[in-house]
Amino acid sequence: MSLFINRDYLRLLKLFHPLKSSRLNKHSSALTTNLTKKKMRAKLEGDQRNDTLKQLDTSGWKLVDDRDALSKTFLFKDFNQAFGFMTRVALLAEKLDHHPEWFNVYNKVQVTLSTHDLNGLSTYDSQMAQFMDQCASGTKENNK
Ligand SMILES: C[C@H](O)[C@H](O)[C@H]1CNC2=NC(N)=NC(=O)C2=N1
Repeated sequence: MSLFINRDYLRLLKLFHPLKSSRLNKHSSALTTNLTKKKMRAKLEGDQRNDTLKQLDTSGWKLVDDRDALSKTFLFKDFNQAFGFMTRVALLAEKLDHHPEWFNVYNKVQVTLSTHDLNGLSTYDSQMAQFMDQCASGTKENNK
């Protein structure tokens, strides 16, 4: 038991020792990247907002009734296609630290996009919406 604790303790020391591990550096550089990214995220306002919403409306993104958010329902051939779509989107969501609200049943994915921190729509939501359209465009049911 005590051998186990010692080994664990050593492993932890190794993991977080600044000179022996690049993990802390990686962590801090991820934080810096996040901060930089946060700066590139801007609330959609004025002409930029109108133009963006007009463009997204043509591919089926609609403002929701009760809050400042966009939604769209994607239909796929089957669950495999739907989940593949969600997986690709999830990778971008993690990269941007910007996550969709979504609901999946079999071949259907209902998406709502909004920027919670800003209580409204931001450039990240339009970026995410465009990316989702691209991801879904190769599939039979969403081939706009
Ligand atoms: C702490 C974390 O960075 C924030 O909560 C992120 C996570 N993902 C997010 N996703 C969305 N859609 N909006 C946000 O404001 C948001 N903020």
